[in-house]
Amino acid sequence: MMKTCVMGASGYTGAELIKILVTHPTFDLSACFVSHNSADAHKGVGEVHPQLAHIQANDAHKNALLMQPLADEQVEQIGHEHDIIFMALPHEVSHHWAHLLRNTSAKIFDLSGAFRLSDTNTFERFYGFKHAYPELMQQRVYGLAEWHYQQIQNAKQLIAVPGCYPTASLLGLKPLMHSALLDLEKMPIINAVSGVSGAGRKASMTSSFYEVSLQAYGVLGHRHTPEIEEFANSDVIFTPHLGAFKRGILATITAFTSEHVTEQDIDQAFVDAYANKPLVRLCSQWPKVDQVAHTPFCDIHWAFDKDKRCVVVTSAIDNLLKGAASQAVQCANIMCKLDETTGLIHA
Ligand SMILES: NC(=O)C1=CN([C@@H]2O[C@H](COP(=O)(O)OP(=O)(O)OC[C@H]3O[C@@H](n4cnc5c(N)ncnc54)[C@H](OP(=O)(O)O)[C@@H]3O)[C@@H](O)[C@H]2O)C=CC1
Ligand SMILES: CC(=O)N[C@@H](CCC(=O)OP(=O)(O)O)C(=O)O
Repeated sequence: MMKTCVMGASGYTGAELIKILVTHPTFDLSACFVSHNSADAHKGVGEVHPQLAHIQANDAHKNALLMQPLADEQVEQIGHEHDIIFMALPHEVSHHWAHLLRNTSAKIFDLSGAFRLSDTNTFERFYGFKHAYPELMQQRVYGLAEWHYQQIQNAKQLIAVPGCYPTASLLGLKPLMHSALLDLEKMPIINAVSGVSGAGRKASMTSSFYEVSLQAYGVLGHRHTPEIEEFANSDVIFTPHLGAFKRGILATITAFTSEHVTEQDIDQAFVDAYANKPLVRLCSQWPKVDQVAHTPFCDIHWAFDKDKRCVVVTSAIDNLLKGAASQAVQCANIMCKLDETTGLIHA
């Protein structure tokens, strides 16, 4: 068993991590942490996340399911005491705590955006604070599990788990890029709709029940644009939307193919990319968010108009799972040489 903890355990992705880890056969959840002045400090997991109230700590880990406050000074020690750390924290906190953990042997899975973008100038422009740890950025591996399997296996310590929109967008776009089927004179266009849990647990006016409808936001300036562009190797036009539902992302990608590309080429690109990837399902019809909500899967379907040389792909994920917590555990499974679906699929 590998001693495992969750930092940011009172948040939405923290709850999903806890739910996965309590039944994981190899990762032994031994502690849940919140900020040192958290309103949830010292509460039990069932009090903070009532849907997890049935989960009981075993005798060996009496405090495993209590929200323990954690301050900067204790972080390195926690790193020495754990094999695996999931950080479900705000970007600034992950940025600092990953640095505090750098001399420990813990494997770190960061769900925030702190280590996703290689270019620290781009990072600063989109995240609004300076990146102080370029050396950590250099050794981190971007955890798009289906595409970076080898790099994740060989990672030194830190995995930057992709954002939710980039996961849905890249899984839909990369097969076409990888098979060199696109005419990149015309930028791929990605329109994506997310449920409100994408904004996290902290209440805000924009995610309030009465306010949410269906609306574009972050137009031509969302921080996931440079992330998608870096890992797709292409400029894109990305427009996120907030929808009036709890969980899930549906990304619709419109792209243009090179001359002479056939429907068979496109089908083959998706089959080649995902034939041995159990958490991506190629569907025979357009996926709905509800079919992936509460699951670790990405469901994909596409159509091609040969005359217009236009391909439309839709990709659906649960933002809290494949877009965050389950992809983090998938990366941890890969890095620990386990089957990548360990603890994620229950018949
Ligand atoms: N929601 C989503 O769909 C996705 C989120 N992400 C990323 O994952 C991370 C977590 O997201 P999410 O779970 O939604 O966020 P939440 O807002 O729901 O939870 C944030 C967690 O971080 C803790 N926290 C806040 N401030 C501090 C601090 N100063 N020190 C230590 N802990 C702190 C909070 O604990 P407390 O306030 O109790 O101290 C809480 O447990 C974020 O970086 C987010 O961008 C990535 C992909 C998808
Ligand atoms: C609906 C909503 O608000 N979604 C979030 C993205 C959540 C996500 O993927 O998070 P990070 O990249 O921050 O890790 C947003 O647009 O900021």
